[in-house]
Amino acid sequence: MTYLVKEIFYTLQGEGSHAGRPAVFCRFSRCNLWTGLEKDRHRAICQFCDTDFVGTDGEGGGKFRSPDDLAQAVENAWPSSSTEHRFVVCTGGEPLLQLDEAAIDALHARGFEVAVETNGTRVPPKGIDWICVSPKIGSELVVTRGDELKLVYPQLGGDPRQFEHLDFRHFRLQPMDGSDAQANTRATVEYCKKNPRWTLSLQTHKYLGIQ
Ligand SMILES: C[S@@+](CC[C@H](N)C(=O)[O-])C[C@H]1O[C@@H](n2cnc3c(N)ncnc32)[C@H](O)[C@@H]1O
Ligand SMILES: Nc1nc2[nH]cc(C(=O)O)c2c(=O)[nH]1
Ligand code: SF4
Ligand SMILES: [Mg+2]
Repeated sequence: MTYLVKEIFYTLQGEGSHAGRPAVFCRFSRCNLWTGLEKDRHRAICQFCDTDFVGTDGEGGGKFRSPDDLAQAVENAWPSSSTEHRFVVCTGGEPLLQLDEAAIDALHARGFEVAVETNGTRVPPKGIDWICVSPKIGSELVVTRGDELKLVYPQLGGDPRQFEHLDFRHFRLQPMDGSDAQANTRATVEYCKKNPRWTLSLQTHKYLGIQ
């Protein structure tokens, strides 16, 4: 198995329950809901994506020919002095197109807790320590349990109530970034205040100006 990875970098988790936690981000190339090319955005299933996941040319990116090569690259991005609290967030693109049990085992062997950010359209491999599902309206959600459900809000046809019966520990709403970001943030705050089952997830890295 060769893993195609856009970029690997060390930062703070910006979103959700682990916001503020130091983490290596492993951004896998490719997604099943958009090609990643601007010319295709208007006809993609997921049209609001804020991420470049095309190719393997980002910082620390590349083609990793084995699970151990991938885990070594993740370890290289972690500060060398520290073997504790190691945390990797596998994202993308859609990480579950590539992340398999062998890669998770190799990351565990190097002491990493493994989190995943997924659109929930692919069955996850065994062994993931933290799974955050972010459903996309117009796609089929197959991951109906996990640690965190993080819905980008608002989405056309995306009434949050349709997800409340699912088996997640945390339900979060994240304002959709883009041209209406300010209005979306206000609407998200209002929704959480009226529906306290839902709590706000901000993309704090964008406010901080970090990666
Ligand atoms: C780029 S996605 C990659 C992981 C996976 N494909 C997914 O969609 O969950 C990472 C996170 O960013 C969120 N996201 C993407 N575009 C966004 C936007 N314009 N505003 C707010 N959140 C966004 C996604 O919903 C997801 O929670
Ligand atoms: N700092 C930081 N936190 C994040 N949380 C989820 C991200 C993602 O793109 O999946 C992300 C990201 O790109 N940067
Ligand atoms: S599913 Fe995730 S990576 Fe794919 S286009 Fe949507 S937000 Fe971007
Ligand atoms: Mg991001």
